[in-house]
Amino acid sequence: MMGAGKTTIGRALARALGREFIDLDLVIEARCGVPISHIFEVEGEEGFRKRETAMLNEYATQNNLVLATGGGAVLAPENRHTLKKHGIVIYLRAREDELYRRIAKDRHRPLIQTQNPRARLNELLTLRTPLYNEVAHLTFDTGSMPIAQAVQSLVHLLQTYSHDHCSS
Ligand SMILES: Nc1ncnc2c1ncn2[C@@H]1O[C@H](COP(=O)(O)OP(=O)(O)OP(=O)(O)O)[C@@H](O)[C@H]1O
Ligand SMILES: O=C(O)C1=C[C@@H](O)[C@@H](O)[C@H](O)C1
Ligand SMILES: [Mg+2]
Repeated sequence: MMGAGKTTIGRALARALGREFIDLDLVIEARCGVPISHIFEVEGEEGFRKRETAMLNEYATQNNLVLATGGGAVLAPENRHTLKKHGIVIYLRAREDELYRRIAKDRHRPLIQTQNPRARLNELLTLRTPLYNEVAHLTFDTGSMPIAQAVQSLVHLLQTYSHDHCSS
């Protein structure tokens, strides 16, 4: 979900694993040359989602990446299938009040630029939580732990998962 730490923790996790980090939101902004909020203004959410799916398809099959998606990438069944098929998907979970505290003042998240962002966040979480659960191979509660500690735990979680599920 927005504010769960995909960009922050994802980048630090990639560094710890010695892998390249790709953040789909940043890739879309770099390719389009405008912020995501601008894409929402011009093309609506639908236009943004098409770009998101195209970028996910481009990067999901690459090896040795830590890939951070946007918070809404799970909405399309096609994307959920792609993520599950090609990756080890980590659902970074945080409580609603913690998410709100992190993102409330950020004007770069178009979906919460409403009269009542807290209610909007609640709506989005209600809709998406089952989808995050559906697509996740692993779930990790970020709580309020420092980023470095979260990364250490995730490295351990991934090692255990790979040992149990991956043949090579
Ligand atoms: N575990 C954490 N503890 C405290 N603050 C955090 C934690 N994870 C992220 N943050 C802070 O919360 C804010 C949002 O984090 P970040 O941008 O990484 O979220 P995101 O999941 O990438 O969101 P989006 O879907 O909007 O891209 C940042 O200011 C970041 O520093
Ligand atoms: O949760 C969402 O739907 C979004 C989250 C961000 O990462 C961006 O992908 C965009 O602002 C939409
Ligand atoms: Mg992000």
